[in-house]
Amino acid sequence: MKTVIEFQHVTKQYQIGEVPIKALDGVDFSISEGEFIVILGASGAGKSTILNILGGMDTATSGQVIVNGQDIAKWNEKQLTRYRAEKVGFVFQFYNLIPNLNALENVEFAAEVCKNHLDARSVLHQVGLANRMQNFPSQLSGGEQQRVAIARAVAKNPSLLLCDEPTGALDYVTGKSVLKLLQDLNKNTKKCVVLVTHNSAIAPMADKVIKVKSGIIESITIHDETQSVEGIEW
Ligand SMILES: Nc1ncnc2c1ncn2[C@@H]1O[C@H](COP(=O)(O)OP(=O)(O)OP(=O)(O)O)[C@@H](O)[C@H]1O
Repeated sequence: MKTVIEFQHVTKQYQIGEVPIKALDGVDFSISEGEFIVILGASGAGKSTILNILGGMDTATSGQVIVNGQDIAKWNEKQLTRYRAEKVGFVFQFYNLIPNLNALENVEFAAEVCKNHLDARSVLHQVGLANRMQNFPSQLSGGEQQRVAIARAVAKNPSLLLCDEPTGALDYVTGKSVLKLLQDLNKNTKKCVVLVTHNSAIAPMADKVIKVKSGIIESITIHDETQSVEGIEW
């Protein structure tokens, strides 16, 4: 399968006063078209740093970040802004919905700026919220708000969906249904999903599991067959 993303010897160093912090210390991995990737690691391992660099929200200190043949590590702020707006969908632990817009308006508002955006109503339908479009975030449960946040990311029609601990604020059953939604979206749309988590139990749902430890890659595991999240218990 075609490689769409490559991290080559990526380092990230933060400077806190006199003290340098090496968040990433030479990270190499690749992502192929349509893959579901899980990035695993303990707190502080460097997972979010990888995701932020991948999403153009942060830049590497050195190394190459090749996305569809282009090294985004060399891009200026304007190029990165366009990349973030059009090519990447983000889902975070907290939903960050706009409180005075209803579910439909939250999705439309984010999608409208993107050239090839999808119809907000059909995407909300797809995430199981056909009957809740007129509700404001305060009228929705945590799981439903996360579904709106996923719809908002998907409606941009990005080539890459980046999810940072998307179930971190949800209970077990609701979290599982959100993971199932992400797994189904990946299967049905063939878009790459990269999911950061510290929950190693969900590794079998991924095509590729990247384990990070203290800023380096500890292991990369490829699954020829993935497991449906419904069949995984933790
Ligand atoms: N903006 C920043 N300034 C300084 N240090 C940072 C910054 N962002 C991250 N770090 C440091 O880089 C290291 C990796 O952080 P990162 O957030 O990528 O870890 P993580 O694996 O996502 O952890 P968690 O699961 O707790 O979110 C940590 O030591 C962290 O303190």
